Formats: sequence, structure tokens, C-alpha cells
Amino acid sequence: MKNTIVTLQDQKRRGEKITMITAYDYSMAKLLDQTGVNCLLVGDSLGMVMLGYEDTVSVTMEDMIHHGAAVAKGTRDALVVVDMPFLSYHISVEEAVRNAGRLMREAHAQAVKLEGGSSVLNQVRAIVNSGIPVMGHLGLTPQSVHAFGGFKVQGNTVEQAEQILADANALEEAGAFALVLECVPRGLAKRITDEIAIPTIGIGAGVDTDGQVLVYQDALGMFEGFQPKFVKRFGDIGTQIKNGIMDYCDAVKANEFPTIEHSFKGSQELERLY
Ligand SMILES: Nc1nc(=O)c2c([nH]1)NC[C@@H]1CN(c3ccc(C(=O)N[C@@H](CCC(=O)O)C(=O)O)cc3)CN21
Ligand SMILES: CC(C)C(=O)C(=O)O
Ligand SMILES: [Mg+2]
Repeated sequence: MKNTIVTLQDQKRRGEKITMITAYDYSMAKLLDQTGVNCLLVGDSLGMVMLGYEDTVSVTMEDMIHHGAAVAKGTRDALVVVDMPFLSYHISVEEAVRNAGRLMREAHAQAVKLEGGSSVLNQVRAIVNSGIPVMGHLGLTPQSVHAFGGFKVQGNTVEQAEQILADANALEEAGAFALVLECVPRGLAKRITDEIAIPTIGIGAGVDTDGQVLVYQDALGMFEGFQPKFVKRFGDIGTQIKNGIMDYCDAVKANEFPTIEHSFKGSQELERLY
């Protein structure tokens, strides 16, 4: 069944956990969608897991549209949310609305996600007013990695925690339909989840958020760059890929692949000649 922003909000009301996983291309989106996962996130983490960058800062609108459109094509049931990349919503409210609109029109997103609290409230209001659902993202907001001095847990001082709580309330007030909480202490995530009416989706935010999100390469053992503490491996697809392709290479070298079943017989006319 098609998931919408309304079904996600109903899940919070009913106390039913929300599931979200990243997706970046057509064939993977098609597989992931068949699992019944509620939400596919075309994350700007694609810069790191698909393009090999050190962080997400270099990701462009064109990258997000390219991958977003592929995911939308492969998805039937999940809600497709596309990240707004660094600097696509900071320069002006107008640019933010234009870029959110491009993600809807050109990537066929059903909602957009952007990072930050008090500094982006005008943008959130304007995008929501144009009819585009907005998901917020607080805590470790990776587009600010250089301001944070690394990918570090956020909200560990009382002052920081109060700011994140205030930002969560302000995002709800500005019209966000849901909120990602990344790398914050679990008590803070619980407090926010209890205090706001919109669903919270955690990544490294403990067990009490209304839902969870992971990068699929982390969940399936397909990314060898780093493994944050919040990741659990639910599969070992990296090993399966390597073993499968080693078997393929061995079979080619041993003349065991292809066999006659994988070959095309020529026409009768051609069979006489070759
Ligand atoms: N593959 C992948 N998975 C992710 O979860 C992810 C990305 N890429 N790219 C974008 C951001 C970056 N993220 C990250 C990256 C590293 C840590 C990390 O190493 N965290 C340390 C905690 C460091 C500290 O607070 O001192 C950890 O041990 O979890 C956390 C989030 C989350 N996002
Ligand atoms: C990790 C999630 C929340 C994200 O923003 C991304 O994948 O880009
Ligand atoms: Mg992101």
C-alpha cells in the first residue's frame, strides 16, 4: 500500500514504528520497496557511499535529481524523500523553494528533507506553503561537518540539548511533517519524541524515536569506509558480492562459463557456414 506523509503520522499516533532506509538507484529501490519499508530516503550520503567523497558537502542538486529520479522510478509503495544538498536552501528563501520544487518535479520526490533548525525556519515555512512536505533533520547534520569539527554526537551539553529541543518544536511549528534525529543522546531523543506531535526518525538516537533510518550499505555490510557505533549489520552482502564475482572470474578462466546454454545458435543458413 502506498505510504504517504499522513500514514507516517498515523503510525506515530498508533505507536507503530516507522521504517526508513536509504536508496540511490532504480534496481535497489525496487528491491527495497518490496520489503514493505515505509520510507525510502535518497540521502545526500550518496556522496560518500555512491561517489566516494569524504563528506556530503560536494553533493549537488544535479546529483540528487539524477539519483532521486532513478529511485522514484523503482518505487511503488514507499514514501520517497529526497535530501536537499548543501547550499541549495541557504542562500535565500526563493532559491530554497525553487530547489525543493526541482526535487519534486524532476526527481519525482514526495517530500524533501533539509538540515538545521532556527536558521532554516523561513525556508521550511515557504517550502511547506508551496505544497511540498518537509522533513527536518537535527543533531549531527553532516552538511555542517566542518563547523562541528567531525562527525560527532551532538547535544551533549545542557545548552546544546535545549537548543535542539527548541529547534524540534520550531520545525513542527513551521510545518515540518517529520524529523530525523541523528547522533544525539537517547534521553534527548525521547524527550523530543514525547514533546512533539510529528514523528521522529532516529539514527544513532536510541530506541525511543518513532522510527529508525540507516544507510543500506551500512545495514547490509556493503560499505568498508567506516562503521559508526549506531550501525547494526543485518546482512553481509559485501562478502556475497565478492564471492559471487570471484566465482564468475574463476568460471571464465576455467572455460566453465559460458556454456552452450548461454550461447545463441545461428540460423539454419549460418549453421551450414559456421
Ligand atoms: N555510510 C554512511 N553511513 C552514515 O550513517 C552516514 C554516511 N555514510 N554519510 C553521511 C552521514 C555521516 N554520518 C556519520 C559518519 C560517521 C560517524 C561516526 O564515526 N561517529 C562516531 C562518533 C564520534 C564521536 O561522537 O566522537 C561513532 O563512533 O559512531 C557518525 C555519523 C552519518 N551519515
Ligand atoms: C543518514 C540520513 C538521515 C541522511 O540524511 C542521509 O542518508 O543522507
Ligand atoms: Mg542526508
